[in-house]
Amino acid sequence: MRIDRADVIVTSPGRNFVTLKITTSDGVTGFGDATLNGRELAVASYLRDHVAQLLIGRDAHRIEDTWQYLYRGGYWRRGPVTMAAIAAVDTALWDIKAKAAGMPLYQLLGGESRERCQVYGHASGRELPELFDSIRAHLDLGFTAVRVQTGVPGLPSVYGVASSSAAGDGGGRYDYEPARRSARPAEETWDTRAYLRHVPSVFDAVRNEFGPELALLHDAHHRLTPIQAARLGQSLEPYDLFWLEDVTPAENQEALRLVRSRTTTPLAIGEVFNTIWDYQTLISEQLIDYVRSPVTHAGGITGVRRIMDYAAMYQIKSGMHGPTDVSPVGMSAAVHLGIALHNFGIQEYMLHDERTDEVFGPTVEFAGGGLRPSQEPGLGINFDEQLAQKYPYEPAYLPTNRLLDGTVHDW
Ligand SMILES: O=NC(=O)[C@@H](O)[C@H](O)[C@H](O)CO
Ligand SMILES: [Co+2]
Repeated sequence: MRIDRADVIVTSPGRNFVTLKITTSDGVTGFGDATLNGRELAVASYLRDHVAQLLIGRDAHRIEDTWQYLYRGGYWRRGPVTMAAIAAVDTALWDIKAKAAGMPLYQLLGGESRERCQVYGHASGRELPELFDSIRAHLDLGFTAVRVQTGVPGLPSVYGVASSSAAGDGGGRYDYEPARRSARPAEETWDTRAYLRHVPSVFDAVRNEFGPELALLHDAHHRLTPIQAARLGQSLEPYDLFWLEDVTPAENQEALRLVRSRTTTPLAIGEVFNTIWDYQTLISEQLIDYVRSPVTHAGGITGVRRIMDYAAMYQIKSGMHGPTDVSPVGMSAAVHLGIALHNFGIQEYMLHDERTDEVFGPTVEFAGGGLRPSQEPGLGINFDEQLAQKYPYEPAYLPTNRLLDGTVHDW
């Protein structure tokens, strides 16, 4: 089965997505998600201008060889653009192989290891009443785990909190779209001390209101120093979090040693990481409990499965990133892999814009607090290319962040 075509489709139904469509000589097509929020066109060009022609004529069944050919043949190793491009090719080839075999992709990955993949939703609120409403709305939708993000006194806007501006034209939706359509990134302000003073009281109130069972997650979004992260982890221990995410930038993986030695709050890291090497110390020294990389950003099914098999040796589980900027193609791939992995942990699940679902088709089934993959052969993608053309790309950026004194800070 030869690869005849590799088409890159950039569409923006609710937000920008980059999708790779591979067509074989047998007429079988496969889809891959190549969306990199705020840098989408870089991946589109990497695929369209440098990779597509290398795929033509290759045997579509040679997934591992193609992965290694693109990874080692690219010479310049690793990084979000390269690994998102490789992920899209890998995912599309897995889609093709499963379609050719006439079975849902997860059957090729070892079959189901559980009924469904438990998910967590994004509950948020500038103040407690709004936050409680958002948590209740997620419970009504059937979520059994929620990420809790809240405003910080004195700060006009904070990451993860839906507000009329941040939520795009949805306005106050339960899930907010972090990338805003604009010619330049929005600038936000940050005050770590105000945040550290405030967050424990929010979780105290949430536990008092919703009880001890509900799985609560929180994302510190790379903003703390290791000692501040250790303090936050300790201060949240009474509230028994499912995980505390991205507590501190982890390019220097050793930075997590200090945090890990001072708190038992479980740690999740890695949505901005894209290869197994980004996790080598984090995993081998058990500095984390959950691996956040999704199929879309870490070299596809092949790349993430390799990371998760390594993580399994250290009893570390998956916690794949699943925001609105992972497309329904990427979400479908994550759930096909997630339902097969023995060391699956939890899956992030933001609700996509309804225009997104119209273009990509429903690719996962949400019920009982979890997701099941499509039972169609392959990934189960019904991509409407005509409708996709109705939504041209629009420049959109993730915000940038500055401390009160104007110093640039992690957003
Ligand atoms: O845990 N989820 C997150 O941190 C996301 O909201 C990320 O900021 C965006 O997906 C980046 O594009
Ligand atoms: Co995050």
